[in-house]
Amino acid sequence: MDSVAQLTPETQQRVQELRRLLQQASYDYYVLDAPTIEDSVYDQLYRELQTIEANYPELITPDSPTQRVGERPASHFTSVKHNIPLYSLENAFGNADLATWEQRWRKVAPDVTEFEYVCELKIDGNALALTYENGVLVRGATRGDGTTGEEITQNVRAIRSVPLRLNLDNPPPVVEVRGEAFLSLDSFEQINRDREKAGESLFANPRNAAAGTLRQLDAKIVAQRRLDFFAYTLHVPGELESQWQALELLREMGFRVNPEREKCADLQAVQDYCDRWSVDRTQLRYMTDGVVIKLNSFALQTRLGFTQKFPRWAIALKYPAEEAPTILENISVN
Ligand SMILES: NC(=O)c1cnc(OC2CCCC2)nc1N
Repeated sequence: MDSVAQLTPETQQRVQELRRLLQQASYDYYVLDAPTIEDSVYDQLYRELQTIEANYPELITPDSPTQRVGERPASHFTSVKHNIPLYSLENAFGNADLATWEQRWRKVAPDVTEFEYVCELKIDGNALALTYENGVLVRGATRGDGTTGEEITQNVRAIRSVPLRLNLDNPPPVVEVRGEAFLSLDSFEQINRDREKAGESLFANPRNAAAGTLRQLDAKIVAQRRLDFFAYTLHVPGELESQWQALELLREMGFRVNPEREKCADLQAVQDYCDRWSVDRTQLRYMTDGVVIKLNSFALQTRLGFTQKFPRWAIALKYPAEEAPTILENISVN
């Protein structure tokens, strides 16, 4: 289609500059939680980019900030097979279960004397599988049964803390990322206030509200509800050596990675971490339902492998469920 005016190099340069400015501002705001420009400035730059792209549609790229929210609602979701399955976690309900787990994996690798754990808060949301090709987000899918999920790419693109392009100079052909889509307590409260005003039923908790949002056929509704995302698994070709390194690389790529993660030298340190966060989590602005404990070394993870159902190298310490309503009760709904 002929554009109204001839596309000049200056216009092309301005588009690149606008994209860079808007992507950096969005990263600072949604991933670092540290805004760097005023909303009014962001909106002005965004409108300028929209105008140029409207005049020169050939300039539009899938990772342009203007392409986050699809215009047309989807009619349905298709099923997709995950390139790499999403594993379930064995549950532990106390220190005795953790000690049993350690004894079990050490029986499989009795010669291993040097090891360390990584503890990650267990975000109480919905697991997502993200696929990036040459650094660009090409697919987002729900966990489903771990092997097959629903393709919800349009909705995942509307999660502003999910990068549309990885912050890598030479991105590999395929990168698989797993993480948890969740709603902050503030977003959850706002959604229920809006629903109450509209006379709609309220969501029982942030996890249900996030699940309901991810199943929306209209990505514009997803964008309004401010879903968030913590990444916790990275599959990338090459020599990643540990979970800790994977989390650092996920951060460099542009993802939010939960800041409360810690390396633990032994099970005592793991138990201390779990005890501390069973109390401190009530002060967080997002719901957690436990701690995920992983052996840090990927070589050891590979060696330990999986039982019929679970990885041998990870376990979830679950906090007693009844505490969740207490935390929600702390929220002022009015
Ligand atoms: N909800 C979470 O925060 C969470 C879930 N899962 C995992 O790890 C997967 C990958 C290896 C076994 C399960 N880590 C987490 N932090």
